[in-house]
Amino acid sequence: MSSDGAIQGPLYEIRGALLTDEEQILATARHLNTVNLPHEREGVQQILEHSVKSMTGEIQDPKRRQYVFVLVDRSKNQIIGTSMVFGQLGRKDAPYIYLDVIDEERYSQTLDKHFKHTTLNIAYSYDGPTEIGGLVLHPDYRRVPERLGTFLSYVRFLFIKMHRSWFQDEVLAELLPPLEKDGTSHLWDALGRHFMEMTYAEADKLSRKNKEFIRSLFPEGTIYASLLPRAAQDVIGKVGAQTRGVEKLLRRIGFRYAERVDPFDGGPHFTAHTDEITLVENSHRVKIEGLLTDETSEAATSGRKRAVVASETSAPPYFHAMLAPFEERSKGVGAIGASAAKALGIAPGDEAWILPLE
Ligand SMILES: CC(C)(COP(=O)(O)OP(=O)(O)OC[C@H]1O[C@@H](n2cnc3c(N)ncnc32)[C@H](O)[C@@H]1OP(=O)(O)O)[C@@H](O)C(=O)NCCC(=O)NCCSC(=O)CCC(=O)O
Repeated sequence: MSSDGAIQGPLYEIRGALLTDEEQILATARHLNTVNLPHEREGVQQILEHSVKSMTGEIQDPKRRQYVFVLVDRSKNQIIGTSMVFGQLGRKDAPYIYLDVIDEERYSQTLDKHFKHTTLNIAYSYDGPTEIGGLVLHPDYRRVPERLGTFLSYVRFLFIKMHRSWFQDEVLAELLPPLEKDGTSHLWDALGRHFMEMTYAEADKLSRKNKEFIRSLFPEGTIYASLLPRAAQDVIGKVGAQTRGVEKLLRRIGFRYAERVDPFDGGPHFTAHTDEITLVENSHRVKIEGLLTDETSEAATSGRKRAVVASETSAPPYFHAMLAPFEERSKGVGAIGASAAKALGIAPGDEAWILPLE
């Protein structure tokens, strides 16, 4: 802060989450409440402990690490969003579980009848992909000109590139399907509920800690979706209204629907090969040879791009990123906005990680 109380540098910052963020992250989780980011104090505490131990390297196996990033409105010192990366989803002690969605065609020559059925088969992976998840922005900050949802989502691909060897060759995102206002899942009511005798919320909560009951109780073999009520069929592989922006962002950078869905609610799984994700390809180290003024006049900004600029520290919060003007002057050499550079502790002559944005 300056002496008049105004903040120095960009208004928004993404940093590694800290244990002291518990209260604010709990308030943010109210707007998501998923397996990855539950609206529940104990769950948030565990997630934060895990993230800090991952950032410090106290958890030695990169596959077991999970990182939480928080977006901060620096003028209020308030957390307004989160996003996460999980080193690996699906290990021997906790498989990645999904339903394979396969179209099956049947035809009878005798009757000249042709049917296309959707079939579901439960599947388990014990050596699964890296997962991105827990993406949520406070409703007051959605669809603002700074495109904060994009910033929060995309910063993870810069982080993955910075530490490429820690991550798998495939990245997975589990998207949320349409749910009723009270949280009811039509697929759960038509399918899972009959085999587990619990509510969707109870099953979801239990699956955070323990996946054994799914393997033991969920039906094996082919399930014909045609046998389910229409409302249940209609949510299989569909993206819910509030998650459409995520789908758009992911498709744009190379993710595709993997014909796999969540066994409880039918939410679609999107995947991409890590090195083919455009943002992973485009993130790179740049030697900073100059600083740009933060003027916004057209003359000052022509030829400039916006970029996510990141720096890391051995002290908390370990990782910082900001949006800043960026000019690449020659390969691997460029200039970034002066105020962001100052706030990130980057000086001319230093190297910084950059993800140029369109
Ligand atoms: C997903 C976000 C964070 C996106 O935030 P914003 O909309 O502010 O982001 P943005 O940068 O302004 O916009 C990104 C692009 O998405 C478009 N867009 C945004 N909302 C949309 C909607 N409802 N329907 C259609 N398009 C939409 C914008 O126009 C923009 O497109 P252009 O670029 O073309 O202009 C937010 O909507 C949110 O918090 N949603 C509720 C929580 C949620 O469903 N989270 C995902 C859970 S699933 C999960 O976490 C796994 C996936 C993951 O981690 O990435």
